[in-house]
Amino acid sequence: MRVPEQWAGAASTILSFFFILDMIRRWCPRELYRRLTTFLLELDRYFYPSIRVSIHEFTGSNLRPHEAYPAVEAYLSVNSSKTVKKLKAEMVKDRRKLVFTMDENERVIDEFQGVQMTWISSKTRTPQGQGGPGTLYSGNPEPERRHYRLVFHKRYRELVFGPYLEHVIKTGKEICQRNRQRKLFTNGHHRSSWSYILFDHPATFETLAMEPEKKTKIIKDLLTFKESKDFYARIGKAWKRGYLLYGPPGTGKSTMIAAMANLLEYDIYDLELTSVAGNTELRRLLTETTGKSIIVIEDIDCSLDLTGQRKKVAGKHPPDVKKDMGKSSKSGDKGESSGSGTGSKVTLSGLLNFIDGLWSACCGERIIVFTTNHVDKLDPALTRRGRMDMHIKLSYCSFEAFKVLAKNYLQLEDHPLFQSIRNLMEVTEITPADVAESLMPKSPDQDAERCLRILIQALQEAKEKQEAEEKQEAKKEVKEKECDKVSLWVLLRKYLTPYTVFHLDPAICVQRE
Ligand SMILES: Nc1ncnc2c1ncn2[C@@H]1O[C@H](COP(=O)(O)OP(=O)(O)OP(=O)(O)O)[C@@H](O)[C@H]1O
Ligand SMILES: [Mg+2]
Repeated sequence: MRVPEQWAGAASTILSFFFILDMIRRWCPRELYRRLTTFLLELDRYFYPSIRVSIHEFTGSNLRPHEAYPAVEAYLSVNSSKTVKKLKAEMVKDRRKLVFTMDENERVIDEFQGVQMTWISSKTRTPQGQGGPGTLYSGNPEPERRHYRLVFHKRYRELVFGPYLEHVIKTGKEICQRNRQRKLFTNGHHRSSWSYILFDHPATFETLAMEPEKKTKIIKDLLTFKESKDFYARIGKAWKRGYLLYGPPGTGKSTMIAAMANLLEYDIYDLELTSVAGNTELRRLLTETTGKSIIVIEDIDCSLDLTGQRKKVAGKHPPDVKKDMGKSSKSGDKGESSGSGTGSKVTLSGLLNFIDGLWSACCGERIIVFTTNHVDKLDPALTRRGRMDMHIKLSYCSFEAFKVLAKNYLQLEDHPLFQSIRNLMEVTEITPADVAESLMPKSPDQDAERCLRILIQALQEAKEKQEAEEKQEAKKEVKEKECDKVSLWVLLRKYLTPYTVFHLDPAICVQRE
């Protein structure tokens, strides 16, 4: 028989097969049809005894990234680079290392306890509308979703679902951790979801100007938190910790957040509260964050009119405060009081729930940091321990802090001019930002001594300014006291006779007249 005839024969057999199948489906009694299908499935299992497990990149109705996918990808990357022909290269670890993953429709064989497992990478086209607003990757224009399929013989079911997959995920996560490129997420520019850039800030606790004891205490606290998964589980508390950083502008609050992220190797979620439409959106943004991250709200006192909302309500109807707050947070955004003309409807209660409500425990190992220049303006509910566990004051530059900056900027551990700087610093308030600016060489030929002299000049100017302000303040105080005396005199004149007043204080009478 010739080849075209062979093809024609095969096509007619297939058509007949489908025709018979359709006839059976239509005319066969239901019970018989069910038994037949079961039999066919058994037959299929007998001839093809393999089990298939798919691990998709995204999961759930809102397409959250599947936690296992990157781990599997990382695990397979080790074998792929040895055997697979079509590979994808990706830069990782602060753009210093290339990692290879298998391209679509490639397969790799993995061996575990003498058993061979086959992994296949595939893609599926997404239905229209998926990946739209509301999903974490809504900015991703790719209409396809990737997945890995694991194929193995059914007799290894227990081995695979037990130790093998555990081994894959554990090893994969370790590789991910080693190759991790940290990210800085933001919800700014009125986006309803997070977008990110790679986080590449060089600040560390070593370069942070601060008293050494204070620094050590913060570092210990952070590292203890990182290692305390079991402890938090044991005491029944969500694995998260709040830090409140407060102090004047330019004292290193933002720099410290970068140093924290670098120390712990965490991502940063920089939450712009004024871009969040309401409590519901705030909660959604929270659930879209991942573990090993720092959620930052900078200048919390300026973000929204959250200061004292509780107090105001409490003043009106004290017993209903809690009820009102619960209502506004549970009923979504309806009836929420608006922020300070920002268009955002996030309320204080929404924010409190964000920090330590039930939703806040959604993925563990998270740090929440608030920064402010005016800690006294914040509602005590926001800053109480349990929400903001550690309050860190960042203040004007001390001599110890200056020494760190001198080492960073000028590679100087000591210098004859240090003593004058120390004396000036003891009586002058200058921010680390101002010190850093003075120590920054402005031209290639500007040496360390010149920088120190610029700093001394800046300190002297700051001192003079401070003294002038203090004098002004003292004058104001004297004036206020005089005004008080005059007010007293006016009162006395109103109620007492002029004769009595004369005897009380003639000096005041003269002044007043
Ligand atoms: N403690 C510090 N250690 C090292 N550098 C510092 C420190 N404080 C400030 N600087 C320097 O000053 C610059 C401004 O600091 P930073 O942005 O961290 O201040 P901030 O406290 O966040 O100010 P703001 O309240 O205005 O946001 C930084 O880029 C850094 O170079
Ligand atoms: Mg800042």
